[in-house]
Amino acid sequence: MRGVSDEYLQSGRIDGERADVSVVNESALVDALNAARTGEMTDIVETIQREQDEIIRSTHRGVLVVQGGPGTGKTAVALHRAAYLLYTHREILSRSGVLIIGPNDDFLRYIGQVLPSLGETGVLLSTIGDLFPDIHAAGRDTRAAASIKGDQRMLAVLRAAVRAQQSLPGPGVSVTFDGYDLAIDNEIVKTARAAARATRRAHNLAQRTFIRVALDELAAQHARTIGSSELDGSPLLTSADLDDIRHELELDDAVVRAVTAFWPQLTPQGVLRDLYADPAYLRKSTRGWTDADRETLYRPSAPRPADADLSPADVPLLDELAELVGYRTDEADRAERARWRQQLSEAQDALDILTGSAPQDLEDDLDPEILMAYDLIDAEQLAQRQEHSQYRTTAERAYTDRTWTFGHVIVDEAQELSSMAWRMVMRRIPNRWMTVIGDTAQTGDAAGSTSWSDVFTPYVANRWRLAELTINYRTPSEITDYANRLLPRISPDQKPPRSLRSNGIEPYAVQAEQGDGPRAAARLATSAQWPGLTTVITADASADDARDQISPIDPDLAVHAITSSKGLEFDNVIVLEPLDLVSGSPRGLSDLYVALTRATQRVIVIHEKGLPEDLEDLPAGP
Ligand SMILES: Nc1ncnc2c1ncn2[C@@H]1O[C@H](COP(=O)(O)OP(=O)(O)OP(=O)(O)O)[C@@H](O)[C@H]1O
Repeated sequence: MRGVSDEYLQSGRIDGERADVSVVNESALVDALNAARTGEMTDIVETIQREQDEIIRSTHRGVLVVQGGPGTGKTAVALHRAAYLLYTHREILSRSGVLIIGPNDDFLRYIGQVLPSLGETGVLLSTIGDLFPDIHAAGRDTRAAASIKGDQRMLAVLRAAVRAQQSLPGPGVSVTFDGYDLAIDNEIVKTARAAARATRRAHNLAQRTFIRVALDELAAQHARTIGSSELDGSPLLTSADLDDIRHELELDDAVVRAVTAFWPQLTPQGVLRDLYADPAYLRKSTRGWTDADRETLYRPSAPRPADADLSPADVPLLDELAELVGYRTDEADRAERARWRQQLSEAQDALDILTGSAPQDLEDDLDPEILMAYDLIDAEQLAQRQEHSQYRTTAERAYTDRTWTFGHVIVDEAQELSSMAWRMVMRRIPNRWMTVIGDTAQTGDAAGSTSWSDVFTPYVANRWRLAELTINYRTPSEITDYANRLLPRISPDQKPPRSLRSNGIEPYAVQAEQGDGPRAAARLATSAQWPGLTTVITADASADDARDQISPIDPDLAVHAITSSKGLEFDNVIVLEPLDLVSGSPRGLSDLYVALTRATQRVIVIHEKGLPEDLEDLPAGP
């Protein structure tokens, strides 16, 4: 039984004529739309509308883009489509899994119950910031930094950053071997580097070639030094002698270390951290950039824990670097497995030597006191191996595997993804069977997209299809009438979504005293006691301050920064200082549009400054 007040049922009515639609299962829909919100999304199985159902059951096998204004049910449709696909393609999708990407943790919590309520668990929900195993990107970027990090030009920067690690020795670099100095000079490193680059493999995977060739060169150099006749310089060593030298070089840790300094093993995290923290490295990797842009990326090394300072915009860069360096790729995994087998067999050899005199018939009746091969292997590695075998569901396996490819990917609030984020997502879905949900009028991220064609043409040419949702189920027409005024300036080609219902509750504005806005919001919410959930929405930069001022008056009144209110909804929304929302970002008008359309019942605007042009005629409240 839903907690619906009588007042709502009487005042909330379907404005079918205005919305120009025929509504399926009207009375149940009225109930659902007027119900006070709980902070968790509910399923819409009983009241799915025709335009929504067509999308949920679409048989399109490429990229299906669902564009629709606020409150048109995009998220609801996305979740029901996930459940529908998992049901109809159970065979494939239960093995490969479905990935749903949402804009932030609050949003994932909000939708988290819908799929289990539909009986589905084989879905991995993630934000972009969580899509790289073992990283939880909790840091924040300025808008300028996020915008640069999301831009495709970072690709060239990351490539240059990895290449810069394949360095040349300065003069006089040498290592002692067998009592002689071996010179590690430019020639040797250049030869080895050319061979490694010619493999066209990722950096870490090409390191073997680099070391092999460098050691060949060093062996030849050493042979020249010790093995030529003092009389005429002719070689005195046989090729077997040369092989021996080569073998000994390989076993000499100091020599191998000295060589690998010029082609070190890299981690994506290490490269990114050094790139941001080392001005010379940053400069070298960003040829042609302005100093101001470099300055925006610059960040001194952060304290541990290692990922505390990483932001969501860093994660696609880590993923790109992982490809470039060969980190947690299939190939790297294979190499890792080969190393493991090698270690195991070396351990076994050592064991055989140790237990050479022991009886051989122990296999069936193992004595726990007897040393096993596993005992000789580093405990940490052993733990890692065991971790691999403990995976349970497809979603859990997918979560810990960067190279996992899904059967279907759904991206919600897709307008917020940057170019670099799309590259990361596309890596997870080589078959390109995707449902992409968004509204280009709501784009808030400066690196986000305002054109679906720009996003998808590079990946699938024209093999993407657009479906549209046109009815706003969330926001009553009293509010939408104001919100839609912003559209011509945000997205002139877009048809304004039509509200399905009106509720007779007119939005109004309250002028607050200078410095008193947040407290005025708290006092209003406390005295009004509106039914349902109430939240205050502010510009990102003002959220902490608003929270500090509001909580002593009303500790239960929620405050959302605009960025974290994406995709959510509340019965009553207080928009605090709309001019700050508008001026707070280059996409400020979109932010204001999002704020106004979070409400299911009422909107109140509280302002110390003036009102934005489109809201100037809001009636003044008490
Ligand atoms: N057919 C339906 N029956 C009942 N409720 C519905 C229906 N369609 C949408 N809704 C409700 O309308 C509200 C808005 O839906 P949803 O959050 O999916 O919209 P959206 O398009 O994702 O919005 P936004 O872009 O603003 O985030 C939700 O409360 C949802 O449950």
